[in-house]
Amino acid sequence: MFKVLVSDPISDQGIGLLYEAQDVEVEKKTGLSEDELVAIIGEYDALLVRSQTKVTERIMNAGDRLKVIGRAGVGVDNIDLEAATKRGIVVINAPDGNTIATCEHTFAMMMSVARSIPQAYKKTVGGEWDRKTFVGVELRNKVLGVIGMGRIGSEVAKRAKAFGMDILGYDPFLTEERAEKIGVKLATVNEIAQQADFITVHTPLTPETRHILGPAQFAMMKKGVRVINCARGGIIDEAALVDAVNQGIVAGAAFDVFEEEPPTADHPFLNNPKIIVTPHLGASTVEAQENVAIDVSEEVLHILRNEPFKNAVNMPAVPANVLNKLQPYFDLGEKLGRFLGQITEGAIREIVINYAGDLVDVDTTPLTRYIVRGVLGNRLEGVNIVNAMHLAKTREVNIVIQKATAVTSFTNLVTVTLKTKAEERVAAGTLLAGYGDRIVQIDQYPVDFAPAGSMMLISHNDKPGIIGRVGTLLGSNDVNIATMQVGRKVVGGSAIMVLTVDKPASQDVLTELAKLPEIVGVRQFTI
Ligand SMILES: NC(=O)c1ccc[n+]([C@@H]2O[C@H](COP(=O)([O-])OP(=O)(O)OC[C@H]3O[C@@H](n4cnc5c(N)ncnc54)[C@H](O)[C@@H]3O)[C@@H](O)[C@H]2O)c1
Ligand SMILES: O=C(O)[C@H](O)COP(=O)(O)O
Repeated sequence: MFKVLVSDPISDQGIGLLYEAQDVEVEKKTGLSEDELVAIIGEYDALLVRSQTKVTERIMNAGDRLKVIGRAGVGVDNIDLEAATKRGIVVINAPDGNTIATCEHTFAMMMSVARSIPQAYKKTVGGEWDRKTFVGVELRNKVLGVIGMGRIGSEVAKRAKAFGMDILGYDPFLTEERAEKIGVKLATVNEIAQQADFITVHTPLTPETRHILGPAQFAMMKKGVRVINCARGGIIDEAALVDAVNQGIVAGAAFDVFEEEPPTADHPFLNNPKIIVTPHLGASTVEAQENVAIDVSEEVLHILRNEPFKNAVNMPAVPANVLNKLQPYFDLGEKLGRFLGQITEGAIREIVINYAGDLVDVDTTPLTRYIVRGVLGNRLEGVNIVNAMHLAKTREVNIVIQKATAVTSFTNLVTVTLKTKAEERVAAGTLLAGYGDRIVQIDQYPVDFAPAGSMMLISHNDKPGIIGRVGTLLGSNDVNIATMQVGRKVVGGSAIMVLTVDKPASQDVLTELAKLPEIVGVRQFTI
């Protein structure tokens, strides 16, 4: 049974999938401190959060069973991603579910700041009928500058067009073609600062976007500009904004997010009549909360059940077409890695992976992760596809990827070479339609067997009677041979034998086997 802890207010309807799952038990405990979370996290396989819970390295280190952290929303700045990757915890988010809610909130803020709605409301309910103070401005024919043209920024731009606004957009990843398609003119941050009547930011908070609007940009803005931040506190320099408001450059600002949340009571935004604020409500609609909770629950279930998933934040995304092509090979790749990892001794220095046939034209990075997990999994605790590459790097295992140009007799072939100081071992595998995973080469020997269960690899000299002697010894020790494959390069030369046995042989039996005439080496392994 998987245990899931929900530590922030997340839509119950949205996580219905988790409540309904037979293999999942959900517990809701919100408002916990770091210490409280550290004390209980060891019981859970998954943690679901929004932005309130700060998921620190300390919490993850205490999460012995923790496999996945699901963020029901976009921003993951409350989760220590590096620590999660190191521990092999998958972090997933729900990037699409709250786009429209946040876009609409941005518009609500833009209209509010254009017409001073919160200020007018306050006066009116206070008994004043003030029709002179609050003369607003129209959006029509105004220039809107959008910094960050991703999901939310693009939706904001679309709606702004319907209001008759001209839009300038800045985003280092926005192509001219796409900008033209959504009716946005490309501009730099400074051009936006100089020309816009309204400026809204929709980037993540990164070292590059921190204070992207600071004193220098406010100094070049048009008098009467209005500024909105429904993305992340810190993208706009708060102190510089207050100065610009006080100098009469900025006529109004609307902030949903703060550098520190919640802001302290003496925060300068909270008593400035030209600055309106909401408490990080961008994503707070019934629909958005349901959407993000559904998305995140689906992914959490996939991860807990070891099924393919899409939205991992601490792993590169795999396009569906690539995933569809590669997925059938994941098992084969991991088995090849596991096999080599068990038959090789000493510290691994290099893993060389050669992809041939159908695999030459695909981005095989995800498959590489499975192979590396297979190799390292025998030697290290807690290796998974999230941390496999990281662990290989920290242990100075060099990973070399090759794509074969030579024609092979297989439609697809994965060849893995494991190098230690003392030896170099090779295994190649293929996926055969109707036959599944097959290992077709070990070192220089052609073989053909399905890697599964308890197995033995015996190196010997190709002499008559060996197979019989091995069979007799195993049989007399109650070890039944299920399958046997023999591979040799030349008659009478060195050879190998691969056996599948119904149960593993004891160490004594392995020692006896190694002593048989013409036997060179015996390795037992499990796939
Ligand atoms: N207020 C809320 O409740 C709320 C809700 C949802 C999202 N958000 C925040 O809104 C922001 C945008 O979310 P999204 O879903 O549109 O994300 P997104 O990833 O779709 O878009 C972000 C865009 O920012 C661009 N970008 C990155 N660095 C940049 C830079 N230096 N200059 C300009 N552009 C840059 C990216 O290229 C991308 O197109 C995020 O910070 C997210 O956390 C806030
Ligand atoms: O990044 C997000 O998705 C938003 O900031 C929403 O955060 P919330 O889930 O805490 O409302």
